[in-house]
Amino acid sequence: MMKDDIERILISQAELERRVAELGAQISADYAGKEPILVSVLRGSYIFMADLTRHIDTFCRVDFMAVSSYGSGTVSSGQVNIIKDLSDSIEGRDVIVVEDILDSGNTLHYLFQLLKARHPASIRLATLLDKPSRRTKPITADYVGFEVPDEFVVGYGLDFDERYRNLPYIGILKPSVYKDKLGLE
Ligand SMILES: O=P(O)(O)OC[C@H]1O[C@H](OP(=O)(O)OP(=O)(O)O)[C@H](O)[C@@H]1O
Ligand SMILES: Nc1nc2[nH]cnc2c(=O)[nH]1
Ligand SMILES: [Mg+2]
Repeated sequence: MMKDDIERILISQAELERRVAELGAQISADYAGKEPILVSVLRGSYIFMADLTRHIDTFCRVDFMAVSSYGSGTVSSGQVNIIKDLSDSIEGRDVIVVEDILDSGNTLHYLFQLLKARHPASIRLATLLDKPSRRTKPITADYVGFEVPDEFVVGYGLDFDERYRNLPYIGILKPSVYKDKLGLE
C-alpha cells in the first residue's frame, strides 16, 4: 500500500487544514477590495491551490502554469522547463503565485523574472512549505505555511517520481523507496 512507503508524518491533515485556512484569511484581509489572480504552479501546487482559494473571500481569479525542474529525482536539475504558460495576461493585475514548496529557489527565481517582465501591478509568493536550508537563489515568500527541515517531503500535491501526490498529509519516505528507485543496495 502507498502509506507503507512513508517513514513518518511531518504535517498532519488537520494541521494542514488549519494553517491553509489561516493563510486564506490573511490573504483575504491583505487583498480586501482587490481582485488578485492566483497563479498555481503545477503540478505540485494543485491541492494547496484548491484548498487555499476556498478560504479566500474576496473576488479572485485563477490561472495555471506548469513547470518542471526535478524530473524523477530528489535534486533540482537547475533547468526550469515551461510546460504550460498562463491563459490570461497579468499586465496591471495583482498576482499571487501559489507554490507547494520553496526549496533551492531555482523554480521561483526563474518564474518571478519571467512574470515580472509582464508588468503586473504587484506580485507576491504564497508557498505552503519553505525549506530555507537548501536555498541557492535569493528569494523569499510573502506567505508561508510551514518551514520544513532538509528532507525530501511528499504528499498533499508533492511527488517522488510522480507518486504520493494524493496523500492527504506531508510525509517523509522510507529510505528504501529511494534506494529501490536509484538501484542501490
Ligand atoms: O525551489 P526548487 O528547488 O526549484 O523546488 C521547488 C519546485 O520543485 C517542485 O516542482 P517539480 O519540478 O518537482 O515539478 P512538479 O510540481 O510537477 O512535481 C515544486 O513543486 C516546486 O515547483
Ligand atoms: N516532492 C518534493 N518535491 C520537491 N521539490 C523541491 N523540494 C521538494 C521536496 O522536498 N519534495
Ligand atoms: Mg516534483
